[in-house]
Amino acid sequence: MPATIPILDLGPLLEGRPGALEALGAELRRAFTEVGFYFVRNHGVPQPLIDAAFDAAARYHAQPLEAKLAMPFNEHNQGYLPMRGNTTRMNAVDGIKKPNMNEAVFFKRELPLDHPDVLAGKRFRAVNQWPANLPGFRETALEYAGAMEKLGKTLVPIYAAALGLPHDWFDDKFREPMFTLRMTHYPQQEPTSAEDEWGLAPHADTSFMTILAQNKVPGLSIRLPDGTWIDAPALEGCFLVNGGMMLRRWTNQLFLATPHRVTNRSGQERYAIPFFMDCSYDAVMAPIPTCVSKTNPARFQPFTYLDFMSEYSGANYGERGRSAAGVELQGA
Ligand SMILES: O=C(O)CCC(=O)C(=O)O
Ligand SMILES: [Fe+2]
Repeated sequence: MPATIPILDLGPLLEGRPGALEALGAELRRAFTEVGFYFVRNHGVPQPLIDAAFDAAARYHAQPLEAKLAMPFNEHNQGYLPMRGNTTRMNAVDGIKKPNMNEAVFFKRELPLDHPDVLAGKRFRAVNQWPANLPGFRETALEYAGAMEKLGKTLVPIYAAALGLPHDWFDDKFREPMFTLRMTHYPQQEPTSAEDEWGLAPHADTSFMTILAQNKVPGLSIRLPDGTWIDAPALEGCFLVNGGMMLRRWTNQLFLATPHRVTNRSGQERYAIPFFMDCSYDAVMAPIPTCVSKTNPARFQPFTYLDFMSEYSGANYGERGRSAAGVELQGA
């Protein structure tokens, strides 16, 4: 159903054609008020780098379990979350009871050990954990994250255009975006497994923007505002982009944070690499002026990434003691 999810062609923008940003802005506004997802094509990210990232994800998850558990998921949302290690609770779309059938590893921006935020122990500003015996893995992951960050920064002015803001309106808020690179492995689920056993249960992301590399193995579906679920098709050469709860809140609920879910009954192993991007650590998200009116007054107090993520993962974190394994972390 490729017609349902709009496709934005970045070619004219990357070539610097006049009017490209306004045209894309109008398309993005429609995408985020009607669907909550869009594809980007002609995005400029080389296919060999995307292939290398998928290869790295498969190599990571093929390691012995002990090697993966040696870099345990921590309070900064970095590290390895084992299979069935989490249940979608905080942003569950329906009552979700079964743990997710995936394993995932999470990385954030690479910070040096002597970075002031690391030394100060700021939450979500810690050093990454890397696998000890996977030559080239770290380099590939960082190169891919760098390409995603560049693409994300290219997309941000389109959001400004879509919202009727000056094109540089977001620039100072995205000077050093927060991001999380997630490499997920969805094992094959038995065709006979329970219908409510999900690879990843229905959820909305937390992020401002999620850029998902196109998967060769299908399994993702999204819930349109009218309640119908449609498959997100694999479009060659495209990324699939969606918005999460922070985008929705910042836009005073103008833009959608569309629920989506994954199931893998394809008979093959499935890997996915979402890149969740947010504004800088210290940027304040106050209701965007063009999204507030007499009929739609501001619906929330200004907040930061830390405020949102602490509120989001804090409750379950406390419940489960030192383990964060009970928290589902889309957009972490
Ligand atoms: O696996 C996918 O295609 C999507 C993954 C996803 O929604 C997430 O990690 O938040
Ligand atoms: Fe998601």
